[in-house]
Amino acid sequence: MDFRVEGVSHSFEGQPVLTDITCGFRQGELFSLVGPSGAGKTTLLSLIAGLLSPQAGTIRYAQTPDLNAPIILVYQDFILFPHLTVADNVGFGLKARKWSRATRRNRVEQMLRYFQLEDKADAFPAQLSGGQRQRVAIARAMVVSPAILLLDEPFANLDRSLKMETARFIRSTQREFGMTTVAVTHDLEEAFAMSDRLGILLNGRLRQVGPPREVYFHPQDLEVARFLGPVNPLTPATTADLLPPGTDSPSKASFIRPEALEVEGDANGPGCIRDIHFAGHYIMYTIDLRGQEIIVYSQQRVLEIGQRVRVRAVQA
Ligand SMILES: Nc1ncnc2c1ncn2[C@@H]1O[C@H](COP(=O)(O)OP(=O)(O)OP(=O)(O)O)[C@@H](O)[C@H]1O
Repeated sequence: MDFRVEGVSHSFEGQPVLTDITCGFRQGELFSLVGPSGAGKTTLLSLIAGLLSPQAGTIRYAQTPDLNAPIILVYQDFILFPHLTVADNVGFGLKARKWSRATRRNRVEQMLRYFQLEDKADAFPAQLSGGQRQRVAIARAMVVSPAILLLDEPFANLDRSLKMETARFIRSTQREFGMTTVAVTHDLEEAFAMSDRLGILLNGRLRQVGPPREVYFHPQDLEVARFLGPVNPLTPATTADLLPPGTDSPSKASFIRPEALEVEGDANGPGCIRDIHFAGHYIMYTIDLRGQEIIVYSQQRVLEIGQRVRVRAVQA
């Protein structure tokens, strides 16, 4: 269901943790809340879940959450019942809702199939891998068709490849089930890859909300830009070099991303390559452009340290 956080503020022991948060959350979207450690992400999730009451402001749900339209919060630790099998862990919420044994079994089987856990139905949590345990925890949350699903650090404790797999999995199940989902994550790459929208929380304030590409390429200020990835600040002098004549700065924040620039050798160019760093799928060039350091991510392999170059913004 959709819901709206309006003017919400919260403090712990007199210390403000969230200040005047206002944001609408849409039915069926996957919204990732990102921000540095201590920014207040978990606190906002706890407020949405109803575990905390806001000290100021309100949270308005399209309908009152109840047993049939619950808000489910899955913590990063994914605590499963160790003495219950996978099937019983997944079916736990249905038993609590007094579903009959037969309908429960059908629904659990369906979930296990969907989560590719059929062959683990009789296993106990200790016999599963970290990724499988995580899938059980998410299946256990989704089986009751939550109106709002809240995920706190769904990728914590997973290695890189499992993170990608889990992100794709969360995305496809969330779409399939049409569930409004809010995920808190430290992992920006995953958040960009799987979200409909991102909310950037810095120091307890929701600084920007928007689709991944929009917030990445058009952050509202340099602080948001820096949190989301490396940036080159634009000065009047470098703007003239980098952008076609007559163009305004590409963002309100007067900066440009390293991958939004391209570099080419030019004996009369205004730049000089100072450093080259091979980063696998791209090469990072550090360029002195009229005294200002500019970073460019490029696929070009032929440039050398000391070479004169020209740097330009890539047409988006
Ligand atoms: N129950 C509490 N009592 C006192 N202070 C708290 C409590 N819960 C959170 N805090 C403080 O509120 C601030 C925000 O915490 P929160 O857990 O919401 O941040 P976060 O963005 O989720 O951080 P992380 O990414 O590290 O989990 C922190 O300074 C934290 O120490």
